[in-house]
Amino acid sequence: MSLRSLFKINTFRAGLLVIIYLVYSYAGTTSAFLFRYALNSLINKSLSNFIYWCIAEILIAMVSSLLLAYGTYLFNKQIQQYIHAIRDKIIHHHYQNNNTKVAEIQNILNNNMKTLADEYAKPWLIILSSTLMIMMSSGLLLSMNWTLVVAVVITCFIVILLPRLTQKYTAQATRIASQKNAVFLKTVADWFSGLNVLRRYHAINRLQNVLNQSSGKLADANEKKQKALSTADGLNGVGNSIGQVGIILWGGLLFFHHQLDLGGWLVASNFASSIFDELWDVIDSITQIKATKDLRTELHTLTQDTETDTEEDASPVAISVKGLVITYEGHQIRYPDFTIKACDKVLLSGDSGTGKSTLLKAILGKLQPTAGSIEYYDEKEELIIPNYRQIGYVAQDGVLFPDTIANNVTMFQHYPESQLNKVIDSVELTNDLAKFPQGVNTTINLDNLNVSGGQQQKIILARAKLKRQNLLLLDEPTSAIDSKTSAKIIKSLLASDQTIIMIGHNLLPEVQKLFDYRINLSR
Ligand SMILES: Nc1ncnc2c1ncn2[C@@H]1O[C@H](COP(=O)(O)OP(=O)(O)OP(=O)(O)O)[C@@H](O)[C@H]1O
Repeated sequence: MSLRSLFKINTFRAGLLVIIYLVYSYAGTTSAFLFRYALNSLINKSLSNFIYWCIAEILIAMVSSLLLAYGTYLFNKQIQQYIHAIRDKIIHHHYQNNNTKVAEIQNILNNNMKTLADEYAKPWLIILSSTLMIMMSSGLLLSMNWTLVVAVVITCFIVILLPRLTQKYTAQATRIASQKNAVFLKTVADWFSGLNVLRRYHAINRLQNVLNQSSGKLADANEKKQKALSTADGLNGVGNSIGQVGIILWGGLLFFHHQLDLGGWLVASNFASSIFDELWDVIDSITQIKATKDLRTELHTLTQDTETDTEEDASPVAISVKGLVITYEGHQIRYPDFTIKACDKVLLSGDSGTGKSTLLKAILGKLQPTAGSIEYYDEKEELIIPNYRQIGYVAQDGVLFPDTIANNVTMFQHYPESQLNKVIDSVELTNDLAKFPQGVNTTINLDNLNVSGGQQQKIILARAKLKRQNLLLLDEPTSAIDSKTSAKIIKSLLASDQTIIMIGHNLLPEVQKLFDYRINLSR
């Protein structure tokens, strides 16, 4: 997150931008400078000269305006390309690291990107354009009377020192506002995902209370951020006013000592005024850029390359659990010791809350043991450090994507049609698909779900079967499917040579018998 990376995203465009802004500021200041000659022509009652200078001024001002419009357009293009590249890296980062909440990702990709564009990238453009304007205006002031430049420099120091008093305060307020915004978005995501349930139980009051509280804190943080920025603005404004009046006074003194004509005095006052306005903009932009420091550091971490996929090896086929303890906020779950060998088909049972799902999550590396260990072995029965992504997993609440049923099964990989149909058949989905006009090419509508709970489970099971990983963990994979169909699906699942650990409730006795053995958890 640096000016250099913003520049480097398209070096040619960035170079062109600098040239455009150089010409724009030169044209802008020259146009303003010509006012001196127009005014002096007026004082000397020379109409033709007056019209000549006015036309010259207008033409140059028009060129300057057109250049500004084009420059702004180009700069926005540069920012969008820059933001796009950062978003891409952040998405990659979150793809590699699965421990971030959706609301946090939303906040980073949306709100934080907007902050980066508005409060980091755009201020750099203001700094470029204002610095050029200050340099051009100072040059023209120098051509009139060097003491004017000295007076401007002295007052500039006052203007520069004042904002330093508020920098830390604004940086902290901006960071807190961003954190509160993340909390607010998470609250909205958490509570609105269960909106239908809240409606069913008439829990509007609870929803309102929670959102009001979070929204109140966000409003408070935004108010404090605005207060900090306004205080900084106010201090900058005080310095600016001192500067402007000082130059008018100094120019007037030069006029009375016949060192400046009337046109020169007016133009000098205007230049001084514009120098202070531009300087104010520069300082304001620097304050904004510095206030985004924490955000940029955070984004910098997120855009660094992280672990890469190591799909090739480390695929476990067997596990051994010893002295395993998992702790949730002081609540401990102790597991018996057991070993699951390659190709074993294991039914994991036990009362509700005994830790079945927790065990699968621990095997998947999503939860770290407080004590004990889970050891993983490969096909050669050698101890390995597993690649957790090589373990197949069907969760209780499997995820579907707003794409076709076929793509939800293949997960966007290419498989022969016959293989896809076979797997669809093995999870008893063929008859369900016959009811959809577009069959396997039906797009799943997540907003208004067009597949039943049982069909969802079948699609997710087909996905796991097609991927065919050596070790497959299934968390009540057929809970929404009738017991007869469920029996057929489980029978087909267990016919593979994979190692399978399946959590199951209320399975028919003949289905239970299909497993090699059962691990029963108790409290
Ligand atoms: N994220 C969590 N934070 C705190 N406690 C949790 C968390 N997840 C589970 N627990 C607790 O751990 C215990 C085991 O939960 P787990 O979901 O593993 O049980 P289970 O045997 O799979 O239950 P069920 O058959 O009802 O699905 C429960 O008491 C549960 O409340």
